[in-house]
Amino acid sequence: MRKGILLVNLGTPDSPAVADVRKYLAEFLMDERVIDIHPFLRLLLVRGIIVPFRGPRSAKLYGQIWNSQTGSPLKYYSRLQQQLLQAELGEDYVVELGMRYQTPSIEAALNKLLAAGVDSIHVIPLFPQYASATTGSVMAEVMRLLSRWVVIPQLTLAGAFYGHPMFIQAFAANISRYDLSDFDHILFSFHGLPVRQLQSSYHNGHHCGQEGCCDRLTPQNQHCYTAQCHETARLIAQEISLKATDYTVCFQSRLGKQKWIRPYTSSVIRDLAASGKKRVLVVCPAFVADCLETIQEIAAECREEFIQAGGSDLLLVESLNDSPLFIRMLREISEVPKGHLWA
Ligand SMILES: C=CC1=C(C)c2cc3[nH]c(cc4nc(cc5[nH]c(cc1n2)c(C)c5CCC(=O)O)C(CCC(=O)O)=C4C)c(C)c3C=C
Ligand SMILES: [Fe+2]
Ligand SMILES: [Fe+2]
Repeated sequence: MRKGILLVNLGTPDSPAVADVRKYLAEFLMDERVIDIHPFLRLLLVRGIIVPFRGPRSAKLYGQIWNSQTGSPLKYYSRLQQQLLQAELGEDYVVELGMRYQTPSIEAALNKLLAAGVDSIHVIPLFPQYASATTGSVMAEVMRLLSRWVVIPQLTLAGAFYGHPMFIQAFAANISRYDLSDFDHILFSFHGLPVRQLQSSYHNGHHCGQEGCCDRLTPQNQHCYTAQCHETARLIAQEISLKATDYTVCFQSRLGKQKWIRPYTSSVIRDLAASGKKRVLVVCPAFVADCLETIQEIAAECREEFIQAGGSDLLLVESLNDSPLFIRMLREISEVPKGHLWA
């Protein structure tokens, strides 16, 4: 019997047209794990304010990263990762791709696995660090959909891979394409989260959210998004022999007025320029594929901000995209531990 692998990434609009971007934002932001407030307030905020006003602005940004041949970079690289993993795993496996929002949907991907006759499904959310808004939401959606099936296959869910040696080596390999002596500072910029979402993630006797409480991963905070981001940065830095003073961990992509994890990438960039740093290299290890948040926010907007503040240049390290080391990591975590299957 063949084993099913379901890769899941966040999702992207079907096109950069305002209507498609609004549809995407509405589905994404109506997720109770993404905007975790009272459902009525969420409806008012998302449908009444964010979608109408942010839609046209985001559509313009998507228009700038859209490739006329291959479309959305996030979808293109996620498909490539699916195809490369399928080639790596061979005929005993069927690898499908689902997006948490928009297309291809998780439901369509699960139905393809069902039609292929797989006897087990292993889900790999393509987020290195755990957040309720991403990995948690993917897991909840897969379980919701499968709970309607009459015959529910053996289901396994892969957790966060923020410290997997091959993931760390894959980013280190991409960074080593640059001559580090050419740069004054390295930034590890992760997608941010509202601090309130960390405060509600009580786990193992630990409450997150105080300033600096999760700058290091410990046995108590190992499920904390912030702590996992810091650990990823520490391991990559160690792999490429950076000193603690050579790099800064920061958080990008804020939405709304509430407090998000600090320091903010935009403030760090301004401070670096003010302190005389001229050339900065940015690594974004919360993303395994280049997307709006890397190509547009970092390589375009942050670069311009840095230059306007007095810097000379700011470059983005490519994400893992078709990295052979990353595909090997996916192969390794695709193999269900022995003892779970008798077939
Ligand atoms: C890497 C993990 C991600 C986390 C954690 C995350 C949390 C999060 N995001 C928003 C709001 C938006 N994110 C947007 C784009 C976007 N976000 C991620 C990943 C994470 N988000 C990716 C990969 C992308 C890019 C998708 C693409 O098509 O390329 C957007 C849409 C773009 C925009 O309008 O800015 C929004 C909105 C929240 C609120 C949140 C946590 C609560
Ligand atoms: Fe996001
Ligand atoms: Fe924490």
